[in-house]
Amino acid sequence: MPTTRARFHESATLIPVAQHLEAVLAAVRGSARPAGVVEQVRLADAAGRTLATDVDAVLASPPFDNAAMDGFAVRWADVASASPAEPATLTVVGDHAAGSADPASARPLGAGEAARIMTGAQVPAGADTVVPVERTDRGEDADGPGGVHRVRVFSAPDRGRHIRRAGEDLRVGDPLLEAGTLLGPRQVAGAATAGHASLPVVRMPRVSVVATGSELTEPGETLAPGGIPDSNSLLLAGLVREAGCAVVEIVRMPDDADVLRAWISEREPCDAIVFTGGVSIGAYDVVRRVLGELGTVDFVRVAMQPGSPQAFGFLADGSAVFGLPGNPVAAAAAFEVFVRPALLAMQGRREVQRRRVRAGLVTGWDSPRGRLQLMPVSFVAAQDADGAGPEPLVRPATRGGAASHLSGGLAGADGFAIVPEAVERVEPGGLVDVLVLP
Ligand SMILES: Nc1nc2c(c(=O)[nH]1)N[C@H]1C(S)=C(S)[C@@H](COP(=O)(O)OP(=O)(O)OC[C@H]3O[C@@H](n4cnc5c(N)ncnc54)[C@H](O)[C@@H]3O)O[C@H]1N2
Ligand code: MOO
Repeated sequence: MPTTRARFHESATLIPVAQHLEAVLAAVRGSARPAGVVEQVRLADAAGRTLATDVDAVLASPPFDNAAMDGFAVRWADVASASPAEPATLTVVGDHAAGSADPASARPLGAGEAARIMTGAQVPAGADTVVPVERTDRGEDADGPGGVHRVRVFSAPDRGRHIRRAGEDLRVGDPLLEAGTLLGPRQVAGAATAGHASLPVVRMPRVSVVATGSELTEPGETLAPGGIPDSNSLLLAGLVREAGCAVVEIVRMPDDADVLRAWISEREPCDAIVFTGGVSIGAYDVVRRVLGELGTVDFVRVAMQPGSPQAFGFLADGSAVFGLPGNPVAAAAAFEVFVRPALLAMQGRREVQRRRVRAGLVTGWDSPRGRLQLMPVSFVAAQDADGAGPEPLVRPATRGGAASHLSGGLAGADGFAIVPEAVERVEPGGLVDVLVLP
């Protein structure tokens, strides 16, 4: 059994990004938690959650035939030949607003009869067409003998027009949403339309974030010599939440193996822990030392830049462990490439990758041979660039390219440009795939 140190050195051959990702995804999917745990939540609380099972419509949409225009429900045959010179005159026997039907017109419309109707109101039986109010005298000028209410129709729409048919959007039993879908406002609204009050969702993964480093200081506090603000705790906790997980603990600790050991034994139960810092081969890299002792967490180098040193494995209670580099851009990139997909896979999410777009380059840059490069980029408004093509345009977001300490520049990034392993330089006017950040 090789020691962790030995394994780390053995893996000095860089593991391809796709291979490491596949291994991580297979491991978290195999651990089967928490994707198997289903909770029923009210629609108002469902946005941001992952749907646990397929959901069908239990109510038709629209639930009944209703008017698409404000006007008059008619029998088309009565108005077919109407013209401004020879309007069709109909007796108005009802008045239908959305949500309330006039009881006077509960019976079907008879020949020569019309009912005033508003958009969304149920079309009375017998009517087959709605005449928009603009094609009538609004029923205001044509009261007939004995106060009979009448409307004059000046032209007929096509037969059947301006009626939204029951079930034309959804019929009862139609598939609505697939298991593994991220629920957002549109999905929740669709579920409401389809007759649901609540939805089955996957239990949120519970995730702790641990930043190690004796230099780490509370943001805004005066820095001791050698100190820096801890930005990764905020970065990673925010990204964890954005990935649909609950943050259990956010811990900042010095490079002290005993402190880390104590935390591991006393921590709150969780599904995953995201460490940052201390995964490289420095003398004080405690994450590597302490987790390496366990024998269940592997330390590897992945063929990417930034974000090469990576740890992944499990603690004895089954919590997944991700060890990300301390360099902030490396941590952000590695989160996108490995941790976020894994956290989404834990939720049974169908799509675990962020959206990618093809973008044109405003400037060129070098990329390390044999490594997938993730360059923080920002979108450039087309009017600010010459020779713009149909694709969006990007330029590096930081002053120093993909260097992994440029945390300030990362704040201006809209995404990571993905430069393939085999490419050593990208040129202005070329195209790259950009992983788009929210
Ligand atoms: N001799 C070698 N040195 C290094 C190698 C190597 O292969 N051989 N790899 C380099 C690469 S690449 C990276 S990435 C880093 C990863 O190092 P660690 O994960 O051990 O991170 P630290 O040493 O703890 O910190 C690196 C850097 O990041 C800053 N940092 C750490 N935590 C935070 C935080 N929470 N917020 C903001 N900034 C943080 C820290 O101060 C350091 O500047 O190793 C290279 N070295
Ligand atoms: O992999 Mo490190 O992230 O290049 O700085």
